[in-house]
Amino acid sequence: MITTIYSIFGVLGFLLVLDFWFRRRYDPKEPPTIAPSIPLIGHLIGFAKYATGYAAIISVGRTEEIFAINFFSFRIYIINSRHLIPAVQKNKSLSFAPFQKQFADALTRPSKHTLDLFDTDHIHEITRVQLAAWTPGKDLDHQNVRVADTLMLEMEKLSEQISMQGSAVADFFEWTRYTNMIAATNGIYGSANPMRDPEIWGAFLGWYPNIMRHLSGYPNFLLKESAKARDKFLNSFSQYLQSDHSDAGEVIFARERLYTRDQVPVKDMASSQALFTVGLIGNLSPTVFWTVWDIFSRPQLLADIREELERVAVTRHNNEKEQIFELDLAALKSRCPLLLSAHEETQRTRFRHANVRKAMEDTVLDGRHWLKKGSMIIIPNKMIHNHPEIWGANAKEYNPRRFTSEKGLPIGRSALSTSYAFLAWGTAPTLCPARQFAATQILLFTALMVLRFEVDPVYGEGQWKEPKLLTGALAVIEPPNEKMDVRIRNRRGVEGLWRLKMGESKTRVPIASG
Ligand code: HEM
Repeated sequence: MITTIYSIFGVLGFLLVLDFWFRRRYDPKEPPTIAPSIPLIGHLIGFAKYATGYAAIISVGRTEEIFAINFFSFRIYIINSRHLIPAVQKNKSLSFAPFQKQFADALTRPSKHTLDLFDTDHIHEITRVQLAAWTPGKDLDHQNVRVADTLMLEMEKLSEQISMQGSAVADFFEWTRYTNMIAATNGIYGSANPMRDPEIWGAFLGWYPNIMRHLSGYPNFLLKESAKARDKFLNSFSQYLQSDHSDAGEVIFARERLYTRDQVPVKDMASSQALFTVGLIGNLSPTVFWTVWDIFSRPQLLADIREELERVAVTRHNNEKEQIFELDLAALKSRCPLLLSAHEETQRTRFRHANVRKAMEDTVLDGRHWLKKGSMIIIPNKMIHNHPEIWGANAKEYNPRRFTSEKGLPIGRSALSTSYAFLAWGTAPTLCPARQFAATQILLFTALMVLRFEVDPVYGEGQWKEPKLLTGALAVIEPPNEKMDVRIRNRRGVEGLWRLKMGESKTRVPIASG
């Protein structure tokens, strides 16, 4: 017993000495260093558990504008004042690009030639062509039509199943995640979409939960099964690229043209195209899920959104056989401010993402804070989304009308108190290029659920209880970490044929981040 106590103190003492030694190596000009609660490895444990969400946790109660933490000799600065955000955004020596390279390298092991392209203008060209392919217009419509067709089909299948059985019980998150995954990947990859194959979806799920481990240098022998699943998933995209995929979204072709010009091998090209699925699962699925959850768990809000949708976006016709309900996508995107506001409030209140940048050279931030070359800078967005000076005294509450004006119209970026108040789609210059594509899908899925179905919780003793969350996932919003069975029924009075009025539209979803 005594020996064990001596050993514990011995290890702690050793860690303390090492910790002190590493901290001595920092320049006094740098922001102050915050020591971990467990010497040397405390911050490491925090990041292992919460990923970049740890930055928000450790910032609570701190008054420094910016502070530093270190893992051995590696330095991370955490921005703890909203006033410093524009300085980080504008500073050209603080870059996101090295993380894209690191991400691609750790996850897909591309060739050296492909990796070297990350240090060239290639990476900016990719960003530019993606944005063009996802800007409202013909190319985006082409992708959105397939998303919409898939969603309509999945809803129809659900409705038919319910008609036969009276109701359907499903894990709400799993069902939402699958339905949105298959819709978005059909939209992007076209009819040859590899994700339609249940085996490939299974392989993806065998790899995806381990992504943070692959990224953080976890021992390879512990990740053998995961690596096998990843290879199967990525190989399916090599086959996809080498066979007919002529009805894919423009975003696939635009990237393919650049990869071909820059002589990227097919295997690397395929991996890069496949990685969209990670963004879809990590970002789109929890966002759309919580949007729907936040609405269904508030009966008055649910009724108000139904009223808005039926007044503005749905027309009813009768033919001899049945009622026909037509949902107008352009109206849904631009003339349903309560639906959009409720969704944005979900994003604001539940967002956990932190932006990361690397200091490409020694940098003086805002004329005051000296940052060392090679270190990482983290902006925990949660701090901004909860800030009372930006969002008022009720900043932490969910207020579904927060993003509407007094006249009940959507509020745009210019109506927010600062340009960086709402960070759900990122921070310029790295705003999500797919935001119009994803926002359209979220509004459509939510509208169809709200208009066509009743959903009641079976989990949580029949109450809409907040589930436990999965911390540390590669996701902008934490997904639930428990099974959440719900009973779904067809909504009375809306039985009939549902169809969508698409049209060609330049209509934008007026999202608050612009
Ligand atoms: C609700 C859904 C989504 C949210 C909330 C979201 C959010 C974000 C955020 C916050 C960033 C910036 C990352 C940073 O600066 O740290 C980003 C970047 C990006 N997103 Fe999304 N995203 C969503 C859906 C998607 C989808 C569906 C795709 C693709 C199919 C996608 C593709 C990308 C790409 C390629 C970037 C990198 C941009 C660049 O390199 O400049 N996103 N997204």
